[in-house]
Amino acid sequence: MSGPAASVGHAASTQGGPALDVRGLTVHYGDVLALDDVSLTLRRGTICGLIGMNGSGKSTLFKAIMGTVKPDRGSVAIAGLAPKQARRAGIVGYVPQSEEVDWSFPLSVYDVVMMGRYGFQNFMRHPRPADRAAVAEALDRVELTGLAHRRIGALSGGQRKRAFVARGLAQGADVLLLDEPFAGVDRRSEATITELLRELAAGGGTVLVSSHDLEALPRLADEAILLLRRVLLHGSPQEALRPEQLARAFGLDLTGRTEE
Ligand SMILES: Nc1ncnc2c1ncn2[C@@H]1O[C@H](COP(=O)(O)OP(=O)(O)OP(=O)(O)O)[C@@H](O)[C@H]1O
Repeated sequence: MSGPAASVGHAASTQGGPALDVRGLTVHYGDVLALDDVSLTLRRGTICGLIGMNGSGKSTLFKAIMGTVKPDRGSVAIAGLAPKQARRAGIVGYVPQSEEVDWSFPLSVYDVVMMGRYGFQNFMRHPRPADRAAVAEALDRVELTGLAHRRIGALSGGQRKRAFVARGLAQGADVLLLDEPFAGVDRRSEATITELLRELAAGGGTVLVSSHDLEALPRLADEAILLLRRVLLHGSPQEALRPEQLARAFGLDLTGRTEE
Protein backbone atom coordinates (compact mmCIF):
# COMPACT_ATOMS: atom_id res chain seq x y z
CA MET A 1 0.00 0.00 0.00
CA SER A 2 1.07 3.56 -0.50
CA GLY A 3 -0.12 7.00 0.42
CA PRO A 4 -1.33 8.56 3.61
CA ALA A 5 -3.81 5.82 4.43
CA ALA A 6 -0.90 3.48 4.92
CA SER A 7 1.57 5.97 6.32
CA VAL A 8 1.88 4.85 9.89
CA GLY A 9 5.36 6.22 9.86
CA HIS A 10 5.84 7.71 13.29
CA ALA A 11 8.64 6.55 15.52
CA ALA A 12 6.12 5.11 17.94
CA SER A 13 4.97 2.52 15.44
CA THR A 14 8.32 0.82 15.75
CA GLN A 15 8.13 0.56 19.55
CA GLY A 16 6.85 -2.49 21.38
CA GLY A 17 3.87 -2.44 23.74
CA PRO A 18 0.22 -1.73 23.07
CA ALA A 19 -0.96 1.06 20.81
CA LEU A 20 -3.42 2.22 23.44
CA ASP A 21 -3.42 1.43 27.14
CA VAL A 22 -6.17 2.91 29.31
CA ARG A 23 -6.13 2.08 33.02
CA GLY A 24 -8.72 2.77 35.67
CA LEU A 25 -10.13 5.85 33.98
CA THR A 26 -12.81 7.59 36.04
CA VAL A 27 -14.41 10.85 34.86
CA HIS A 28 -17.07 12.99 36.51
CA TYR A 29 -18.80 16.05 35.10
CA GLY A 30 -19.88 17.64 38.35
CA ASP A 31 -22.16 15.03 39.92
CA VAL A 32 -22.44 12.94 36.74
CA LEU A 33 -20.26 9.85 36.69
CA ALA A 34 -19.44 9.49 32.97
CA LEU A 35 -16.68 6.84 33.16
CA ASP A 36 -16.16 4.44 36.04
CA ASP A 37 -12.83 2.62 36.26
CA VAL A 38 -12.46 2.01 32.51
CA SER A 39 -9.49 -0.09 31.45
CA LEU A 40 -8.72 -1.31 27.94
CA THR A 41 -5.74 -2.27 25.85
CA LEU A 42 -5.59 -2.21 22.06
CA ARG A 43 -2.89 -3.93 20.05
CA ARG A 44 -1.41 -2.38 16.94
CA GLY A 45 -3.21 -3.16 13.70
CA THR A 46 -6.65 -3.66 15.20
CA ILE A 47 -9.99 -1.98 14.70
CA CYS A 48 -12.10 -1.91 17.84
CA GLY A 49 -15.77 -0.92 17.74
CA LEU A 50 -17.00 1.07 20.73
CA ILE A 51 -20.65 0.31 21.37
CA GLY A 52 -22.96 1.81 23.95
CA MET A 53 -26.22 3.62 24.40
CA ASN A 54 -26.58 7.42 24.37
CA GLY A 55 -24.84 8.82 27.39
CA SER A 56 -22.82 5.65 28.06
CA GLY A 57 -19.55 7.60 27.98
CA LYS A 58 -18.19 6.97 24.47
CA SER A 59 -17.39 10.61 23.63
CA THR A 60 -16.01 11.13 27.12
CA LEU A 61 -13.67 8.18 26.62
CA PHE A 62 -12.40 9.68 23.34
CA LYS A 63 -11.88 13.06 24.97
CA ALA A 64 -10.07 11.54 27.94
CA ILE A 65 -7.81 9.60 25.57
CA MET A 66 -7.09 12.85 23.70
CA GLY A 67 -6.44 14.57 27.01
CA THR A 68 -9.11 17.23 26.51
CA VAL A 69 -11.19 15.93 29.43
CA LYS A 70 -9.31 15.52 32.67
CA PRO A 71 -9.95 12.25 34.51
CA ASP A 72 -10.39 12.08 38.27
CA ARG A 73 -8.34 8.92 38.29
CA GLY A 74 -6.56 6.63 35.88
CA SER A 75 -4.05 6.88 33.07
CA VAL A 76 -3.85 6.85 29.28
CA ALA A 77 -0.81 5.79 27.27
CA ILE A 78 -0.79 6.11 23.47
CA ALA A 79 2.16 4.18 22.09
CA GLY A 80 3.65 4.69 25.53
CA LEU A 81 3.09 8.47 25.54
CA ALA A 82 0.77 10.66 27.60
CA PRO A 83 -2.11 12.22 25.58
CA LYS A 84 -0.57 15.67 25.23
CA GLN A 85 2.77 14.31 24.04
CA ALA A 86 1.04 11.91 21.66
CA ARG A 87 -1.04 14.76 20.23
CA ARG A 88 2.01 16.93 19.73
CA ALA A 89 3.86 14.08 18.03
CA GLY A 90 0.90 13.49 15.69
CA ILE A 91 0.63 9.91 16.91
CA VAL A 92 -3.08 10.15 17.71
CA GLY A 93 -5.81 11.55 15.47
CA TYR A 94 -9.43 12.29 16.35
CA VAL A 95 -12.51 12.53 14.17
CA PRO A 96 -15.07 14.23 16.46
CA GLN A 97 -18.83 13.90 16.43
CA SER A 98 -20.35 16.38 13.97
CA GLU A 99 -22.08 18.25 16.80
CA GLU A 100 -18.69 19.14 18.28
CA VAL A 101 -17.51 21.04 15.21
CA ASP A 102 -18.16 24.73 14.49
CA TRP A 103 -19.26 24.46 10.86
CA SER A 104 -19.50 28.25 10.44
CA PHE A 105 -15.72 28.50 10.68
CA PRO A 106 -14.40 29.94 7.38
CA LEU A 107 -12.23 26.99 6.35
CA SER A 108 -12.18 25.10 3.09
CA VAL A 109 -12.20 21.31 2.93
CA TYR A 110 -8.55 21.55 1.86
CA ASP A 111 -7.71 23.66 4.94
CA VAL A 112 -9.38 21.16 7.26
CA VAL A 113 -7.44 18.25 5.79
CA MET A 114 -4.20 20.28 5.88
CA MET A 115 -4.74 20.70 9.64
CA GLY A 116 -3.80 17.03 9.88
CA ARG A 117 -0.34 18.00 8.64
CA TYR A 118 0.35 20.80 11.12
CA GLY A 119 2.57 18.59 13.21
CA PHE A 120 4.88 18.10 10.22
CA GLN A 121 5.21 21.79 9.30
CA ASN A 122 7.56 24.48 10.53
CA PHE A 123 6.39 27.03 13.08
CA MET A 124 5.15 29.36 10.30
CA ARG A 125 2.93 26.51 9.11
CA HIS A 126 4.15 26.60 5.55
CA PRO A 127 3.04 23.41 3.88
CA ARG A 128 5.82 21.55 2.11
CA PRO A 129 5.34 19.50 -1.08
CA ALA A 130 5.03 16.34 1.04
CA ASP A 131 2.18 17.96 3.02
CA ARG A 132 0.37 18.99 -0.16
CA ALA A 133 0.82 15.51 -1.60
CA ALA A 134 -0.53 13.87 1.56
CA VAL A 135 -3.57 16.17 1.56
CA ALA A 136 -4.25 15.57 -2.14
CA GLU A 137 -4.03 11.83 -1.66
CA ALA A 138 -6.28 11.84 1.43
CA LEU A 139 -8.88 13.93 -0.43
CA ASP A 140 -8.72 11.49 -3.31
CA ARG A 141 -9.16 8.52 -0.96
CA VAL A 142 -12.38 9.96 0.45
CA GLU A 143 -13.55 11.15 -2.98
CA LEU A 144 -13.61 14.85 -2.11
CA THR A 145 -11.02 16.19 -4.56
CA GLY A 146 -13.69 18.02 -6.53
CA LEU A 147 -14.93 19.80 -3.41
CA ALA A 148 -11.51 20.68 -1.95
CA HIS A 149 -12.05 24.43 -2.15
CA ARG A 150 -15.59 24.50 -0.90
CA ARG A 151 -16.29 25.86 2.59
CA ILE A 152 -16.54 22.99 5.05
CA GLY A 153 -19.90 24.32 6.26
CA ALA A 154 -21.30 24.03 2.73
CA LEU A 155 -20.87 20.26 2.60
CA SER A 156 -23.48 17.63 3.33
CA GLY A 157 -23.27 15.67 6.59
CA GLY A 158 -21.67 12.63 4.96
CA GLN A 159 -19.17 14.78 3.04
CA ARG A 160 -18.17 16.55 6.27
CA LYS A 161 -17.49 13.20 7.90
CA ARG A 162 -15.35 12.18 4.95
CA ALA A 163 -13.41 15.47 5.19
CA PHE A 164 -12.54 14.75 8.82
CA VAL A 165 -11.59 11.18 8.01
CA ALA A 166 -9.30 12.64 5.32
CA ARG A 167 -7.72 14.88 7.97
CA GLY A 168 -6.94 11.76 10.04
CA LEU A 169 -5.53 9.98 6.99
CA ALA A 170 -3.35 12.95 6.02
CA GLN A 171 -1.98 13.00 9.53
CA GLY A 172 -0.90 9.36 9.23
CA ALA A 173 -1.63 8.87 12.93
CA ASP A 174 -0.73 5.54 14.53
CA VAL A 175 -3.91 5.62 16.59
CA LEU A 176 -7.11 7.01 15.11
CA LEU A 177 -10.21 7.69 17.21
CA LEU A 178 -13.50 8.17 15.38
CA ASP A 179 -16.68 9.24 17.15
CA GLU A 180 -19.63 8.01 15.12
CA PRO A 181 -18.15 8.47 11.64
CA PHE A 182 -21.11 6.64 10.12
CA ALA A 183 -23.86 8.82 11.59
CA GLY A 184 -25.82 10.34 8.73
CA VAL A 185 -23.64 8.93 5.95
CA ASP A 186 -24.96 6.91 3.04
CA ARG A 187 -24.01 3.30 2.28
CA ARG A 188 -21.34 4.32 -0.21
CA SER A 189 -19.60 6.71 2.19
CA GLU A 190 -19.85 4.09 4.90
CA ALA A 191 -18.20 1.53 2.62
CA THR A 192 -15.47 4.04 1.66
CA ILE A 193 -14.68 4.87 5.28
CA THR A 194 -14.77 1.19 6.33
CA GLU A 195 -12.37 0.26 3.56
CA LEU A 196 -9.97 3.07 4.52
CA LEU A 197 -10.00 2.04 8.16
CA ARG A 198 -9.30 -1.57 7.21
CA GLU A 199 -6.35 -0.42 5.11
CA LEU A 200 -5.05 1.67 8.00
CA ALA A 201 -5.22 -1.33 10.31
CA ALA A 202 -3.57 -3.58 7.72
CA GLY A 203 -0.69 -1.07 7.68
CA GLY A 204 -0.28 -1.33 11.48
CA GLY A 205 -2.59 1.50 12.54
CA THR A 206 -4.99 1.13 15.43
CA VAL A 207 -8.55 2.36 15.29
CA LEU A 208 -11.13 2.91 18.03
CA VAL A 209 -14.46 3.76 16.45
CA SER A 210 -17.83 4.34 18.04
CA SER A 211 -20.85 3.35 16.04
CA HIS A 212 -24.54 2.76 16.45
CA ASP A 213 -24.59 0.52 13.39
CA LEU A 214 -24.54 -2.87 15.08
CA GLU A 215 -25.30 -4.74 11.89
CA ALA A 216 -22.12 -3.43 10.24
CA LEU A 217 -19.91 -4.14 13.26
CA PRO A 218 -18.53 -7.54 12.14
CA ARG A 219 -17.58 -6.08 8.73
CA LEU A 220 -15.86 -3.12 10.34
CA ALA A 221 -14.14 -4.30 13.47
CA ASP A 222 -11.83 -7.06 14.71
CA GLU A 223 -13.00 -6.58 18.29
CA ALA A 224 -15.62 -4.68 20.21
CA ILE A 225 -16.12 -2.99 23.54
CA LEU A 226 -19.52 -2.64 25.18
CA LEU A 227 -19.49 0.48 27.33
CA LEU A 228 -21.93 1.57 30.00
CA ARG A 229 -19.78 3.90 32.07
CA ARG A 230 -17.70 0.74 32.61
CA VAL A 231 -16.39 -1.78 30.13
CA LEU A 232 -19.05 -4.49 30.17
CA LEU A 233 -17.31 -6.62 27.57
CA HIS A 234 -14.19 -6.50 25.41
CA GLY A 235 -14.27 -9.36 22.95
CA SER A 236 -15.13 -10.32 19.40
CA PRO A 237 -17.91 -8.46 17.54
CA GLN A 238 -19.88 -11.71 17.59
CA GLU A 239 -19.67 -11.91 21.38
CA ALA A 240 -20.67 -8.27 21.74
CA LEU A 241 -23.70 -8.77 19.51
CA ARG A 242 -25.15 -11.63 21.56
CA PRO A 243 -28.64 -10.60 22.69
CA GLU A 244 -27.84 -11.03 26.37
CA GLN A 245 -24.78 -8.77 26.04
CA LEU A 246 -26.67 -6.11 24.10
CA ALA A 247 -29.40 -6.30 26.71
CA ARG A 248 -26.86 -5.39 29.38
CA ALA A 249 -25.40 -2.56 27.36
CA PHE A 250 -28.65 -1.02 26.15
CA GLY A 251 -30.91 -1.77 29.11
CA LEU A 252 -33.19 -3.88 26.95
CA ASP A 253 -34.94 -6.99 28.01
CA LEU A 254 -34.86 -9.90 25.60
CA THR A 255 -38.31 -9.13 24.27
CA GLY A 256 -36.97 -5.81 23.03
CA ARG A 257 -38.67 -3.51 25.55
CA THR A 258 -36.63 -0.68 27.00
CA GLU A 259 -36.24 -0.43 30.75
CA GLU A 260 -36.81 2.95 32.32
N1 LIG B 1 -19.91 18.75 29.35
C1 LIG B 1 -20.69 17.96 30.09
N2 LIG B 1 -21.21 18.41 31.26
C2 LIG B 1 -21.97 17.61 32.04
N3 LIG B 1 -22.31 16.34 31.71
C3 LIG B 1 -21.82 15.85 30.56
C4 LIG B 1 -21.00 16.62 29.69
N4 LIG B 1 -20.67 15.87 28.62
C5 LIG B 1 -21.26 14.68 28.81
N5 LIG B 1 -21.96 14.66 29.97
C6 LIG B 1 -22.72 13.51 30.53
O1 LIG B 1 -21.79 12.44 30.66
C7 LIG B 1 -22.41 11.22 30.27
C8 LIG B 1 -21.62 10.60 29.12
O2 LIG B 1 -21.76 11.43 27.97
P1 LIG B 1 -21.04 11.10 26.59
O3 LIG B 1 -21.24 12.28 25.68
O4 LIG B 1 -19.66 10.65 26.85
O5 LIG B 1 -21.91 9.85 26.09
P2 LIG B 1 -21.94 9.14 24.64
O6 LIG B 1 -21.87 7.67 24.90
O7 LIG B 1 -20.90 9.72 23.75
O8 LIG B 1 -23.41 9.51 24.15
P3 LIG B 1 -24.03 9.63 22.63
O9 LIG B 1 -24.17 8.25 22.09
O10 LIG B 1 -25.36 10.28 22.92
O11 LIG B 1 -23.09 10.51 21.84
C9 LIG B 1 -23.86 11.56 29.94
O12 LIG B 1 -24.62 11.33 31.10
C10 LIG B 1 -23.81 13.04 29.62
O13 LIG B 1 -25.04 13.65 29.90
